[in-house]
Amino acid sequence: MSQSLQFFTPSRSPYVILPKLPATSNVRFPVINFPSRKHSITITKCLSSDLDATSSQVLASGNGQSGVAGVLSADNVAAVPSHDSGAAGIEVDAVTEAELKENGFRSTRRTKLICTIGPATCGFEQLEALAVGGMNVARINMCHGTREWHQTVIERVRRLNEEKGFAVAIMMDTEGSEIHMGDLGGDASAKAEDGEIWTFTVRALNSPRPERTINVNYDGFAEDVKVGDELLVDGGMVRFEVIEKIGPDVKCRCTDPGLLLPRANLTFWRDGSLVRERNAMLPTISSKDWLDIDFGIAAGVEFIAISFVKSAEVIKHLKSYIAARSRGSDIAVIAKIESIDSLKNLEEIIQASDGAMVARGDLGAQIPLEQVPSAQQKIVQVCRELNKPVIVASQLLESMIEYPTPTRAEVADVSEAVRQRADALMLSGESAMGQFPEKALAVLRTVSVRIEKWWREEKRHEAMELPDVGTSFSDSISEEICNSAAKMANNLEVDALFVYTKTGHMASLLSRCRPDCPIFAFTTTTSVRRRLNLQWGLIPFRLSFSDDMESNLNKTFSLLKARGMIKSGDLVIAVSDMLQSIQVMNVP
Ligand SMILES: Nc1ncnc2c1ncn2[C@@H]1O[C@H](COP(=O)(O)OP(=O)(O)OP(=O)(O)O)[C@@H](O)[C@H]1O
Ligand SMILES: CC(=O)C(=O)O
Ligand SMILES: [K+]
Ligand SMILES: [Mg+2]
Repeated sequence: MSQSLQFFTPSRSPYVILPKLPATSNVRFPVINFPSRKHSITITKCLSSDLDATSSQVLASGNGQSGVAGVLSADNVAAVPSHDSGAAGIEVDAVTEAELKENGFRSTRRTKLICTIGPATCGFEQLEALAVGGMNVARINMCHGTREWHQTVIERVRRLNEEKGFAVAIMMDTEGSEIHMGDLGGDASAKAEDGEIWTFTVRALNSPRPERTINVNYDGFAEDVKVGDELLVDGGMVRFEVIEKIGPDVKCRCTDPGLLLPRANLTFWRDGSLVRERNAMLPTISSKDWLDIDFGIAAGVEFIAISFVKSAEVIKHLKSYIAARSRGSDIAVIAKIESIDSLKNLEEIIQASDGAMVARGDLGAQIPLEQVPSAQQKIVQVCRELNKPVIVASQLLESMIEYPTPTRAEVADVSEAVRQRADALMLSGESAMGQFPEKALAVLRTVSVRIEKWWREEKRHEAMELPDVGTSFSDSISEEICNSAAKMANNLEVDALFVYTKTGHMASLLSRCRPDCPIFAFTTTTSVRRRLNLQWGLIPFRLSFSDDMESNLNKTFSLLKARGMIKSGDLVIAVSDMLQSIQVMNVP
């Protein structure tokens, strides 16, 4: 049994476990995380070079503080069995760990899953059920609810991560300033019947809301529409024809009846095409969005998704804003592709972003529906080429808002997104306000796993030409290493790829290759680990490691073996961004 050492504070609460510390002089103490999630602090430096020294100081930082954590001496260094060190030295998603143990490496899910949190899923138990069901990222949509409500959701997800060992990341999605209806004065929906006359107005409405009257958020609305225009709610779920304008009020006749939902998107069409002149004047990030972004930065969300992106400039602006505001923390900016302008500037926008979302809901309201599938295919491909994670969103399982099983067409749509090897699939109304959020998530999970396995076994993936993305020589080396390692992994049919990466970049380069085996991504910080949770095929672990690959590997093997996640004989390929090399080995 390998020995590890446990360090006690004077109160004798176990502070840190230093695995496999050889009892010789000139010991270099591994930097390792404290086991207790409640007092998560990191040993940053150990001033001892000699274990026999009677008083060696240990410097640690955590919880916003740093300083001397304690003194190593013969009294407070104790030997503990290695399985304890396993529990302490590495952090991995509890659900993934269970999946790995149950199904083995090869059948773990590669496609990541995002759930929009809403009234149906904001409770702690409901969030936990989603995390257990495989939610990798929780999305909060700033179109709805108050900041207090969103804050509560974020806190609950964080608590879940801390207490139950999940790594659920948070994605904040901005409202954007496109034209939409008001919130219906608290009503869940309103029914518009064929031929009824409704009033759309920019006036603030008293409550209760006057019958057949809808507030519109955009002041120029009455000026911009013309009699004869067609008004589409949510891209055509309900249609009206403009019949009269009276000051701020616009009278419309319902031509396609249906349910109006709070804050539904509005577009107007003239002579068969979308009227976009005015939209072009609206800022992508409204003043309310900026306040929401400040809120997101303060709350430490991992992703900010920007609605109705029109150009790369807005993304660059936001990224420099975030960099100035949140020193050190690294919030990823996701461009939502949901407008004609974003399609026109697709490459530039994606290049400037940290990822993209195919936001098919609004996209389908701006381009003909039959063009949405090819747009999706194109966006997924560009993201892959540029090495940016891509999310396919909206109406994947729309019928499951009301019914416990999906339609065959929905299953086919989900499997097409999986076949395209998108990084992530997203639930919207299905999880936010549907009747079967967990069932919907289970459908995404089982369809993903099944389709991934099928396509992998049938070797049905057409090889994709991956252009070089590296801008420096060192980046190019990393890229070549990852491309080669992924190819070797497929040819040698290895059990797993290991990547040791501080920034996560090497992990994303491996993910981009979509190898047949899963990728164990070891990273030193919680925030990088959560961010990697969006990317295809990555199983992110948090682990302290050094520049010495030999010792990193030995440590990882013993920690993972202790947890039953790998076994002797498993074939592994390891790469790292500290030492640019590829190692192939059997787990000892
Ligand atoms: N925080 C929330 N509070 C209340 N309802 C919510 C919330 N989040 C989502 N919903 C409900 O879920 C439905 C669908 O979710 P979501 O808003 O994510 O879809 P979407 O309209 O496609 O997104 P977007 O507005 O970004 O285009 C909404 O119409 C709303 O009824
Ligand atoms: C998700 C989103 O914003 C859309 O589909 O429109
Ligand atoms: K939104
Ligand atoms: Mg949208």
